[in-house]
Amino acid sequence: MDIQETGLKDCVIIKPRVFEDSRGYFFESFNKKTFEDKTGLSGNFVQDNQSFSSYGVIRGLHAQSGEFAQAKLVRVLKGEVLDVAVDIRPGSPTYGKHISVKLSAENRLQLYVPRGFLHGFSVLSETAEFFYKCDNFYEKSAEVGVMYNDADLGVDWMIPASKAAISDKDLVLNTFASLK
Ligand SMILES: Cc1cn([C@H]2C[C@H](O)[C@@H](COP(=O)(O)OP(=O)(O)O[C@H]3O[C@@H](C)C(=O)[C@@H](O)[C@H]3O)O2)c(=O)[nH]c1=O
Repeated sequence: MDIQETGLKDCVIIKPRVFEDSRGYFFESFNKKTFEDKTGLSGNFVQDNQSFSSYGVIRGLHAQSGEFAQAKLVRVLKGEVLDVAVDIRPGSPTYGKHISVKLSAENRLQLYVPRGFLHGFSVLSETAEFFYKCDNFYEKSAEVGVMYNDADLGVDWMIPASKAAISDKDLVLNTFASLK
């Protein structure tokens, strides 16, 4: 697998090595030893999540706080999304900065979203199945979030406003400024 830096420390793009033959393809979608050796990060994932969404859905921006913080290794099983990670680690030189990367079933890219980041994605294809590993369990009481369209963050979700589909929960998230 190849590792590509994003400019945000510890937030990396992973390109798996794919073996193709007459039957189709094979790749290791996660190998703890290879992951840890190549990235220098911990691969102690304890929960897998999967979601299905239609075009225009924007999920995020989400995180869990304190001892419940989660790192996520995210990828797309079907379709294409624009995946977004925002550094909200106190004292980080890139605090408030975000990266976005297109993840698809076709490019098979994965994004490692470190603990202390907000995470979200928008669906660019007709539908998308999204899969991610988490290194800490879901804890409802620790959920925190920032509005997807926060002006200070300035994320371009590549979805026209008239087509954006947001959950009721995500329409009442905080501003980025209120996190400080
Ligand atoms: C995230 C999560 C949700 N749930 C439940 C709570 C709720 O009833 C239902 C749907 O939850 P949500 O609306 O929060 O799902 P969703 O908006 O897809 O939330 C996810 O968004 C992406 C961007 C992330 O980064 C994830 O960490 C997570 O926050 O599933 C769990 O049981 N376990 C979980 O780990």
